[in-house]
Amino acid sequence: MMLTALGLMSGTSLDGVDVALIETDGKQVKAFGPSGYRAYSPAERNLLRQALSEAVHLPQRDARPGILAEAERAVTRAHAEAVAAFFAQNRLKPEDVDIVGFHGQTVLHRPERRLTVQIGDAPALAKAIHIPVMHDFRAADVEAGGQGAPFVPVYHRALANSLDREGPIVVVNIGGVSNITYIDGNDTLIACDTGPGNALLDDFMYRTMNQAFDAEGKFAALGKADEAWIARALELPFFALPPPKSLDRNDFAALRLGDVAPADGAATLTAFTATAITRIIPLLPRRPRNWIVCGGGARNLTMLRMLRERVGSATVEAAETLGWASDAIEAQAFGFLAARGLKGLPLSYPTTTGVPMPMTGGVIARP
Ligand SMILES: Nc1ncnc2c1ncn2[C@@H]1O[C@H](COP(=O)(O)OP(=O)(O)OP(=O)(O)O)[C@@H](O)[C@H]1O
Ligand SMILES: CC(=O)N[C@H]1[C@@H]2OC[C@@H](O2)[C@@H](O)[C@@H]1O[C@H](C)C(=O)O
Repeated sequence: MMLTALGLMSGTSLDGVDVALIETDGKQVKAFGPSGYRAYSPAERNLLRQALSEAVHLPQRDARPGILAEAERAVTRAHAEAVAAFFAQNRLKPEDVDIVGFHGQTVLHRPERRLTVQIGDAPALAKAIHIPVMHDFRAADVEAGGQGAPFVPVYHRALANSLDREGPIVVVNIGGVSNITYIDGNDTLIACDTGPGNALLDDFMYRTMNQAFDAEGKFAALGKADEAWIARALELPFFALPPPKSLDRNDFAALRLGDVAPADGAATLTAFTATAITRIIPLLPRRPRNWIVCGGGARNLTMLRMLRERVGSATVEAAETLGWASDAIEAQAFGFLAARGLKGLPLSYPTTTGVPMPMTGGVIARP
């Protein structure tokens, strides 16, 4: 049975809420609907940054001490507003949507403690938008001993199935953190986080230039990367681990560049992300032939150039050039995952999160 699923994603970049509609049976995508975006205000972004700092002390996934309760209300409100605006723009009614996939905002990810925390009040959202809301996608996986991330690989596989490309294909998502999905034929699906995405660069641009990000990578293009610094950073044990593996947004936040010219710092952090992504190549079964880049980092032309320089003869394409709605992919993925969850299909596998067996998940809140 085909479902109309609305996916809602608030990623680790803390930039805003992505909204996307798809028609799917949880295996294939029958049609892509419109997508939308509701940016967080500077005040909301600050609140989320504080929530992330306070969340490091959280003992369990449903605790909301201190500022976390306020941040959760803000996340829920922002999502309700995002849906209302999306419905108004696209002349949709609640009856047009069967299920909503609501990721929430990750504030802490510690799979080794069997803990991953996404804030956002699904029952309140379901009541506000009058549609059943699926949430808590990562919880069952982490409880069973999985990494709880990444979860987009099953959706990347569905997208890649309709591509005419020789494998192995790698889909790279460069968000706050970067993750890859390795697809080789019908049987091989391997995934993991690879290291930083844009978060370190965004934080650096904010501190040094008072800008939210390096638009199109123009600033990094003016600088020179410090390869010795990158080589040292890549000695951290995470990078030598084989997949599956996952990260918290702030796992590399303690890395400091020292006293550098801002453009050189931006170049170094951009090259760090690109090099960390390609550091996964020797840990994969075969060398990828096609790299497809999505997420906000695909708009960073310096990042794309640096990736191309590091993958040898393989191709590197921005997902947008294949007709994929790059910015909407994660939101679409959580709509797709909601449809899979409703049907009891696996959301994660031993090769994508390290969970002991293929695992379904998601919890439904009804209006
Ligand atoms: N025009 C642009 N030029 C360069 N970088 C951009 C541009 N637009 C967005 N970005 C980068 O992409 C980031 C947002 O990416 P995205 O929306 O994929 O992240 P996310 O979904 O929050 O993260 P995650 O996938 O880790 O959950 C921004 O913070 C910025 O660094
Ligand atoms: C715990 C968490 O929210 N992780 C995010 C984060 O952002 C990118 C990367 O780290 C990925 O593992 C994941 O998001 C995507 C949507 C995923 O689960 O596939």
